[in-house]
Amino acid sequence: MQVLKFGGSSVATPDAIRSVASILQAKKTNEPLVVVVSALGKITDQLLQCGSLAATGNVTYKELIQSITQRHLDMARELVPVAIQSSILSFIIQQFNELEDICNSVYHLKELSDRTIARILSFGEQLSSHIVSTYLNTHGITNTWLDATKHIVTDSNYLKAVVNFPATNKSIQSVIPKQSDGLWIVPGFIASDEEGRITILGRGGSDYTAAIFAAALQASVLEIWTDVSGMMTADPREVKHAKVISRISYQEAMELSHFGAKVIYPPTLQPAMQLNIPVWIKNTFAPEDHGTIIESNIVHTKGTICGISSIANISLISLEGSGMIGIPGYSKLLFETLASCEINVILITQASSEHSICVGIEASIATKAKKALDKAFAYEINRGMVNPIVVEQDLSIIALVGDNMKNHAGTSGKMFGALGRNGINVRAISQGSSERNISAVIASADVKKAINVLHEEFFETTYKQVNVFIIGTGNVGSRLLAQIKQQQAYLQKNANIQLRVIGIANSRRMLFEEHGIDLNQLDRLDSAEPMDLQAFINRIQTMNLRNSVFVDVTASNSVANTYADLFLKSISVVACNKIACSSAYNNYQHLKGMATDRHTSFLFETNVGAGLPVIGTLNDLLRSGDAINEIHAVLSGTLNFVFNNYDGTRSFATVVKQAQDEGYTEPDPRLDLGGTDVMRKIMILAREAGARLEMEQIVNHSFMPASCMEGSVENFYSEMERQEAHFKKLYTEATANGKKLKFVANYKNGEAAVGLQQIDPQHDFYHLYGKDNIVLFYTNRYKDQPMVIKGAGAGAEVTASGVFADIIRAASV
Ligand SMILES: NC(=O)C1=CN([C@@H]2O[C@H](COP(=O)(O)OP(=O)(O)OC[C@H]3O[C@@H](n4cnc5c(N)ncnc54)[C@H](OP(=O)(O)O)[C@@H]3O)[C@@H](O)[C@H]2O)C=CC1
Ligand SMILES: N[C@@H](CC=O)C(=O)O
Repeated sequence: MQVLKFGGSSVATPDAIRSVASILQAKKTNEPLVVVVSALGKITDQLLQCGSLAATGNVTYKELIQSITQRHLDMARELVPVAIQSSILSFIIQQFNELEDICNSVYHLKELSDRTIARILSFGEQLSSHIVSTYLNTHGITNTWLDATKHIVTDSNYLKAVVNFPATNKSIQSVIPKQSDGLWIVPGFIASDEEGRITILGRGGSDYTAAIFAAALQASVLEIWTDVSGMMTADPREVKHAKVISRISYQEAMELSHFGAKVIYPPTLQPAMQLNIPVWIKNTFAPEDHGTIIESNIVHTKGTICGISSIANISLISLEGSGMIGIPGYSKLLFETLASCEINVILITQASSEHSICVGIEASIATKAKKALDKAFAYEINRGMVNPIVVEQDLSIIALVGDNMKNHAGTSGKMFGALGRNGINVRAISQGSSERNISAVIASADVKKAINVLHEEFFETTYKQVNVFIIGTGNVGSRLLAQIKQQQAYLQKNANIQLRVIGIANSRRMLFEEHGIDLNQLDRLDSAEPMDLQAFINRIQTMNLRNSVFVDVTASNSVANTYADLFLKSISVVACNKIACSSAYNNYQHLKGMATDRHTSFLFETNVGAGLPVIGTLNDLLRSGDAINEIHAVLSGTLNFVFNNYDGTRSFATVVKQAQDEGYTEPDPRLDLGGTDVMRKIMILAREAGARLEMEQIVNHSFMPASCMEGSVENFYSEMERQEAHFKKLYTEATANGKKLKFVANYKNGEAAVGLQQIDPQHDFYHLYGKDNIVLFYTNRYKDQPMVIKGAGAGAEVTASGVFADIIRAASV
């Protein structure tokens, strides 16, 4: 014996009903089959609307009945051969005449009782089951239509009738023999009381009908045919990569369904559950898909959770006050008051301090709840024992569900860690001792992000999505975009990272694409909307995408000033712009602290040595317990290039211009030549090593004539030409001494200095070519021989690759 139920979408159109027929044909079983059908999709709501319109004196119920009639007639005409249509057509017309008579009475009396509603709603299943039965009979699938109202016996609670199981089981067993190969078509949702008055079985009613038949006949399986391929790990409208759960326990199915997975309404499956009859969710439109089997004793081999679910439109009601501590009765009064107002409590939390109790309820009844509770606690409120009830709005509940969470440490840690890293604030938490569900109340605006973050954390075996926003498309920024474009597919395949560039801007334009900008079409930026920095930041925040990373590839002060706002929303920042880290010490510390507090990343490896692993190495030394005692370094790629290439044959200004053209200088090259860039770098290293250093404290032995540093960049170049003798002298003197010129940065005992030095051939800095940098760390462990980091220290390609590495680091947290 098998029982199958086809929901409204499975019988909504002629094609859907043809699919039902194919499914039944493919069954080819010798067992008896009971097929329960719902009303044609959306008909139940329309029937209810007919009743409501009539009851409120709105005569348009007649037009609605007309259109519902037409839909059923059209359906029958398309499915049943013309020659034998007349009987089903006259049945439909007769049924709708009866419906119209009932609605006319409602219209005249302006009265719509529960009994009448049940009667009106019953037409939906009566009609659909007759159409399906007739269609099958006329297409070689012989069946018997069975009137559920004659066999499911209930009390007289018309809209949510309670089944009399002994009477119902007996009646069903008497009409459907266990040993047969018959097929019965049964209308779902409807029953009748002992006086034969129509009743309906409430929410999920057709599932309930099917479960009642399955239990009465001790079916081997109950199949629920619907329009999705089973219960999913998350709502597929929210999570693109949600997967079908192939097996799930009754309890897990209950938890998931309660939290919004509307595939089935498990309480209605209770009769089947009690007899351990497996419930199989199948897709009428993709019958080859496996679907979901709900049964007992499921052993999940993978993962601790089976699904993530949510409920929207929640309000949190808080009862709080020092007068509650240790006094029994507060929660009793709270829950009694809510119950007396028929307010359903969805979630409850109470801290062990007993200082507050917090309940989650449907938002639409929050005002009613507050009014009732303020009244119930008026005495305590007036005496200051508790505060007036606080209602928080615009909230939702998200929940992890899974039998395996039991006895499995770390699930909640993983859950809240992932939410925290994405700046999702948790307002209340609840976990029952069954440990099958961990629920968290969060802002509704964060739900999509939260579900995706959790899905990635617990299920995503394919990839983690990282959403990048880049400001700066110049020398370094353009190379970064080219590297990302080249590497996107590789990252997805080999590192499970789907790196999407969602926003790009320069000082003129900004471009956004929520599903990722096509990096082959970067010229779209030229015609995109005008750049507005605040609007750019607002967009990142309101998009509220998971794993967002902001990348600053400018040298702009105003861009650096936005980091704090980004950290507030737990958005990671990657910067090659040195301004933030070389700003006032308090600001640098504040930003780092914010990033830590918000569990987000603030990465700026390229601030020193471009793509060289200087800051990372320094931090590794510190983390492993070492201490930095001295730093000696050549930190300017530009100056190293200039002094490596200048020998007096070309003017000093020409060599500097070459460094700028090759992309080694700052956007403003005076920062390099004047030593500011090196001061920033040694200060950043000193700060990372623990020193509280400011720019003003660093001694700069500048070699530049003051006149070069006055006025514009143009003036800088022309003045360097005029001062050529000065540069030549520096070169000649060093060469005469058998030495090379290097612009060196030193840090020791909390003091730092930068300046040009003549380096002799034995020195570590002597053999430093091109635009290379070198850093020597003298530490407690590296006392005599320093830790040395050396290599290309400037240039767009290497800097971009350092920024890229930071993005991946931020993404991998
Ligand atoms: N070159 C190197 O070797 C290294 C560079 N860096 C750092 O990289 C950063 C970028 O350098 P580089 O690419 O050479 O500089 P560029 O001048 O080539 O590019 C700067 C980019 O920033 C944009 N920009 C400037 N101000 C703003 C603003 N307020 N709002 C939006 N966009 C802005 C510019 O826009 P627009 O195009 O409209 O002008 C341009 O696209 C600098 O901070 C530098 O210190 C760090 C390590 C090494
Ligand atoms: N202008 C800088 C680039 C890296 O920070 C340099 O020349 O080193």
